[in-house]
Amino acid sequence: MLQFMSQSLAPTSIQSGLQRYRLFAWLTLTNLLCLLLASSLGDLKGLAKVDLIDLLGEGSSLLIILMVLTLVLSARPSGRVTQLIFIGGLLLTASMSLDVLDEFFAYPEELRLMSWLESLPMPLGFVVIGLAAINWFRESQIIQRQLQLREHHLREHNWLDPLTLLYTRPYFQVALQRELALAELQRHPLCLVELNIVGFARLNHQYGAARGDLILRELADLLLLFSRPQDTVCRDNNDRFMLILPHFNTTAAQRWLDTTLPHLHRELNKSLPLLKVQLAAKVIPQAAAAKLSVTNEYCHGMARS
Ligand SMILES: Nc1nc2c(ncn2[C@@H]2O[C@H](COP(=O)(O)OP(=O)(O)OP(=O)(O)O)[C@@H](O)[C@H]2O)c(=O)[nH]1
Repeated sequence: MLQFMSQSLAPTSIQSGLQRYRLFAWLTLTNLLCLLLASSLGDLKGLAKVDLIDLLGEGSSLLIILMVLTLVLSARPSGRVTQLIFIGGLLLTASMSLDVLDEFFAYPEELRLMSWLESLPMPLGFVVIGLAAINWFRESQIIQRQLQLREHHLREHNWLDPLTLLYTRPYFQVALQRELALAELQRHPLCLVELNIVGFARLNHQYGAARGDLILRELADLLLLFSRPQDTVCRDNNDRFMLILPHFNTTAAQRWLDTTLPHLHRELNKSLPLLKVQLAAKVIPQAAAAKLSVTNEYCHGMARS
């Protein structure tokens, strides 16, 4: 479960950054459009005509809704529910922004457009947010069920490595069989990547087991960071890690490895200078992965290059 959580956390923080940026851009654009519309279709009222109580009520409601939207959308991963909240929020904001602006601008009596624009987006926004709430409720029920299932599995089996919090070899075996079956059913490719630390025994001996543990933990975190949410990252044995990469054929997996390996080296040696950690890695094609799963050769260490 911890791996599941950390796998979803790394991309989420990037996503929420992008989401916040996108939200700010859209909110600014919506409010600017409202201002442009109000100023081009209406006449500026004198300050004396501004109803301060109305302005206070409408202005603070707009600010509160903006704050709530920013908080909710920053905390959520991207997806259908987030998109609905986003659209509903924009509609509410447009209505409320025009409501605030009509304290400053007077529109001609015959112009119905502004009153429609003020009134219509609001109920529409509430409907969309209502839909988001229904989907959110369903989503949280599914997540709850998934978490209970995972917790049950993790309590039942020895599937988590206590040092790195990655999945262990027994889980790797189960996951590999499942992923191979899925790949066959959905006719998509799959590859494995095997990765180990060169001369780990020497590093352990030279710098001590505590430093060795630190290298393993750092590497595990980096592998989670550089893998996709659908990948399975396991610590197979000692200093050997296995990754199951669905939807990657050998070329794609090799390309991923070629770009990721320099990053892993750089990040590892940045956080653990002096140790000069070197990694060795290779791609295991689908056919060989299937053999590993069927014959269980891997469990006996025969898959080593
Ligand atoms: N610090 C630490 N060391 C471990 C742990 N588990 C295994 N080891 C050590 O990892 C080392 C693995 O040795 P080898 O399999 O020979 O690996 P290596 O030295 O990298 O050899 P090559 O893979 O051939 O480069 C052994 O010295 C183990 O004691 C662990 O959890 N923490």
